Amino acid sequence: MSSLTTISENKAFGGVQGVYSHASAETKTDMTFAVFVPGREDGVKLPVLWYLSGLTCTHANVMDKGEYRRLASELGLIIVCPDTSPRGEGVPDDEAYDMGQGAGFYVNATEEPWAANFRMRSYIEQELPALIAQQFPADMERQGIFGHSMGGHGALTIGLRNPDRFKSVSAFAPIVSSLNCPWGHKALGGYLGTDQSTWRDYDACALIEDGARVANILVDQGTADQFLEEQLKPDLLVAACERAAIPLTLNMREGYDHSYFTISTFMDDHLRWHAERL
Ligand SMILES: N[C@@H](CCC(=O)N[C@@H](CS)C(=O)NCC(=O)O)C(=O)O
Repeated sequence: MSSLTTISENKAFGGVQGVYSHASAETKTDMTFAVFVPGREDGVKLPVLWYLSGLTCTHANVMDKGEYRRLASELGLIIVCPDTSPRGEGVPDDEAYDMGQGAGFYVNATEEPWAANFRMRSYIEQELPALIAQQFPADMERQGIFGHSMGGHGALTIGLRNPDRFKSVSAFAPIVSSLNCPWGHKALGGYLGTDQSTWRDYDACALIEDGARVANILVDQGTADQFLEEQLKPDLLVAACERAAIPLTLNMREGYDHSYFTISTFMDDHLRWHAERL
């Protein structure tokens, strides 16, 4: 187990917003992540809510703009915000914003040049949870997961693949089917190769079609989101959930776009959704 370097810790709403880094065995890079721990009595362990971010993001976007701390503090939720990919010199990248650094898509890549470092699935599912359990007052029996856009895709697919671990799943403007959008085709084609059967583990709708189940799902989606029609396609998730009898609450939010202005507006609803289930 790697040790933790503290980059910063600031008191906020009676808790501590921290930023930490560690040497990841999965990505073979240093990885940075943010953790908010609400104020609590000594010895008390709190439920953990994972927030996965979207394309171009680091741990910092939601920490700076997500406005989660006041209510997370009130509800007693630890919020963990990982980075979206390995980074740094020697880590492969792509000139475009939707592949490579900042665009890990929460997969374990099998193709070159990505396979050595781009192991975000194992990083989020195994390595970072073990570190969080060891280093923070986290009750790992009570975990939920949510995220935005590519991170919404991460939250849905990781939640669907691990229903015993994540008791609650929600998303803001998620990519719901990587098999059915240009972002997905580019990223999964690059990371996993052209055999699309290997993509199904990384497609929320395909996972549901193949039998994955969660108790219920909450999605908030802005109607003025510039990626709605071409990339996000929430109707595909509606259809998949209907066929599988998974209760889906899809809130179409009139006039809201893809930005953190939208996420921060509906953050409280999501925190409450998770707190009720954890
Ligand atoms: N850079 C891209 C957009 C990327 C984008 O919208 N990223 C979203 C996630 S998919 C985000 O959260 N960006 C960072 C931010 O708003 O702080 C573009 O110009 O089209």
